[in-house]
Amino acid sequence: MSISIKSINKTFGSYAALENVSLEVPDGSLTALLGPSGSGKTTLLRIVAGLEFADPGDGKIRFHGEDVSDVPAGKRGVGFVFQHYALFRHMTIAENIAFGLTVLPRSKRPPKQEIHDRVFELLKLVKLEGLDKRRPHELSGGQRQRVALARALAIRPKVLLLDEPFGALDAQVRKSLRRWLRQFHDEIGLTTLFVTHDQEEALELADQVVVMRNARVEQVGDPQTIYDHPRSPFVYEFLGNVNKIADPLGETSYVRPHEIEVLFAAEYEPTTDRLARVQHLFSAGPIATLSLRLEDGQFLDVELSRKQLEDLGLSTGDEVAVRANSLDDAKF
Ligand SMILES: Nc1ncnc2c1ncn2[C@@H]1O[C@H](COP(=O)(O)OP(=O)(O)OP(=O)(O)O)[C@@H](O)[C@H]1O
Repeated sequence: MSISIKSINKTFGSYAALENVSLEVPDGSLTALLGPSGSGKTTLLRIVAGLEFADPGDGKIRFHGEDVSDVPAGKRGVGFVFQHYALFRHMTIAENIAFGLTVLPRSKRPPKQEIHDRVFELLKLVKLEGLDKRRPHELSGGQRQRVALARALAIRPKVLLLDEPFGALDAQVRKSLRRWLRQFHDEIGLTTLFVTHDQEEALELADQVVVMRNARVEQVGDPQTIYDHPRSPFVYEFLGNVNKIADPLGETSYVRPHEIEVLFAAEYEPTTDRLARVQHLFSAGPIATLSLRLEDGQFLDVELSRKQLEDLGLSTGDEVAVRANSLDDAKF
């Protein structure tokens, strides 16, 4: 089910949380809403969910072409998982997953056996078989979020909305759940909108990344495009891992550490290169990281393969020439 968001505005008092936001979420995609705190991601997700309504006007939310702008949350057929979407502590895992079905009005509620079968099917899907009788406190944080996901899926939602679902977990668990979620999404193919402020998470997980800033959409694209061709300095800096370098005329360029070529000082070409000195080098993994100091005192991070580093035979204090090989033709 595709989601179409058209010209949405949302103000809280005099504060504009969303300004003329439009976005297409393709059917079956995993789309990440990425942006700093306060940029409007959660507000947008809540409006898609029907938990919040856009300001009156031309704004529309459509699911598969159908206008759902005025449809309340319970009737939109959406599943949610939030960062702190606490499970019911007094219920077993199975009861938690079944919850959304057991509270349906009698006329819509499936028979007991069907609910039971659905719960066990979901436990299998989120790889938590055998834990049905446990209570939430007997599970790890990562397992609890998978239960929350199973609970969201119990009602067979048409779209899945995730608001920083791994935000409260530690880095290692986060990373493994992220991979798991990607695989899971590929298996079930449910249109998913995912809020995160973690650029790595968005780039690794999503088919489509939507960068938000100050209540607006700043850029939309697949992860590779967003990373290789950031549309603005904001996107460049927000994605991180970039050198911001001022040239002698005061113009700023952005160059990523792996886009810099390091040459022997003897190969220095005044038209394209700058001279620098090795301040620090770190080469514990397959990629060596060098911190270089340009002649004007600016620092530059550079990434090289271990092989390149060995070929250059560099040590701290050596002088080198550096050349930008950025995709956007950034010059120093
Ligand atoms: N119910 C509300 N009343 C007043 N202001 C609100 C309300 N909800 C959100 N806001 C404001 O709207 C702005 C956008 O909030 P939102 O939660 O959408 O941002 P976010 O990008 O999800 O941030 P975070 O990553 O911190 O969750 C914020 O400045 C927030 O303070």
